[in-house]
Amino acid sequence: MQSNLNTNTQENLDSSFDSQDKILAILGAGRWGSALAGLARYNGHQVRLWSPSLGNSIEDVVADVDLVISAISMPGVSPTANQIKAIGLRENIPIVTATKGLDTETTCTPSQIWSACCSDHPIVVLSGPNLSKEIEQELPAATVVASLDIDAANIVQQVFSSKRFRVYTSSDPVGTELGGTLKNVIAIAAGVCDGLHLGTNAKSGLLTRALTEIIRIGTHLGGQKETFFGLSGLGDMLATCNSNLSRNYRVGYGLAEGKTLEEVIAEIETTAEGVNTTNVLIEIARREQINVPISWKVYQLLNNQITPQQAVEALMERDLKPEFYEGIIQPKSSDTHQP
Ligand SMILES: NC(=O)c1ccc[n+]([C@@H]2O[C@H](COP(=O)([O-])OP(=O)(O)OC[C@H]3O[C@@H](n4cnc5c(N)ncnc54)[C@H](O)[C@@H]3O)[C@@H](O)[C@H]2O)c1
Ligand SMILES: O=P(O)(O)OC[C@H](O)CO
Repeated sequence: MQSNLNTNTQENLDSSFDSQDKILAILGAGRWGSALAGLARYNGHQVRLWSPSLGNSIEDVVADVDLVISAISMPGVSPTANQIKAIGLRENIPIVTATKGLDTETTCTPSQIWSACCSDHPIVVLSGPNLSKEIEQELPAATVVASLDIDAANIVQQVFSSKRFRVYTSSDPVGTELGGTLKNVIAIAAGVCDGLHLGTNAKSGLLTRALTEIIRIGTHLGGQKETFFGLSGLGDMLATCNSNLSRNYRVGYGLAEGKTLEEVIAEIETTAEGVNTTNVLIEIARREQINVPISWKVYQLLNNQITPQQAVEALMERDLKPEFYEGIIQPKSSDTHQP
């Protein structure tokens, strides 16, 4: 395994990945776990998939692996991390988390849960504009692997990098994770915007102000500002807010068409994390007094408190202010609380 990627060309990178020297356990065999398995196998690695629906033993799957990757949807993260804690892993092997959500009970991010359960292992966040269907179609994509342990991030970069998947490293796991998580809330808003046919000006205004909102929350929670302008922030927001391959976007679009949340979720079948994330985000915003006007309207919409049209009107009629301001303005109760 090469240790310094910066000196590698793409050709020698590709050839270094021919070796079948890594055994990976991928926890979660849904859309994303399966797509990640495909990327790892493409690089010659052995992959063992686990999920409750496969009915196999998690203990057998993680035995003696070189890397554990979690692509479990949010409700399963805490129970699975606790199972892994009880089983124990080979010393020092990295754990990669690719889940984009927030824990309902604790409001923690997936990497915070994995860190608490497996504190002896380096935790690496993998996040970026990665719609699984496009990756399965072998279309090119880029992502970020972020860790406080940069050696671990380098290992994960090498494991997944190929001519069809370009992997960057980062030392900001919290910012990388929050970009991918918070944009799901905005993808619901973007789906509403397109479902109501509000036009290109409205969508551009929405996404630009949403990025400001993501940065406000994300930096408050410990992420670095520049991370939110990167692949895992702006990059993932662009992918998710502009594609009907995104399930979160489809939630918003369906609501704008007059469907109920239950109907939309039933149509999507797989995970749309943004619904739960919105509820947890509003809990955090209330607790921390963070101004989140767009997320607040998404919350009200998901909780049947307003219609899509009322959400648009309310956002347009808010108090006037400068585009940029320093720090956090004390939120009005109407932006984070039930008016
Ligand atoms: N699909 C994508 O394009 C994509 C891309 C990047 C990140 N993600 C993120 O990856 C995560 C999974 O998404 P997905 O698309 O694979 O969803 P999915 O619904 O297709 O699969 C979810 C997986 O989690 C497992 N799971 C659910 N509850 C569990 C529990 N209580 N215990 C153990 N396992 C449980 C399921 O068995 C399944 O294997 C989400 O957080 C999503 O935001 C998805
Ligand atoms: O289908 P979504 O909305 O969960 O989006 C999937 C990924 O997060 C895109 O990067």
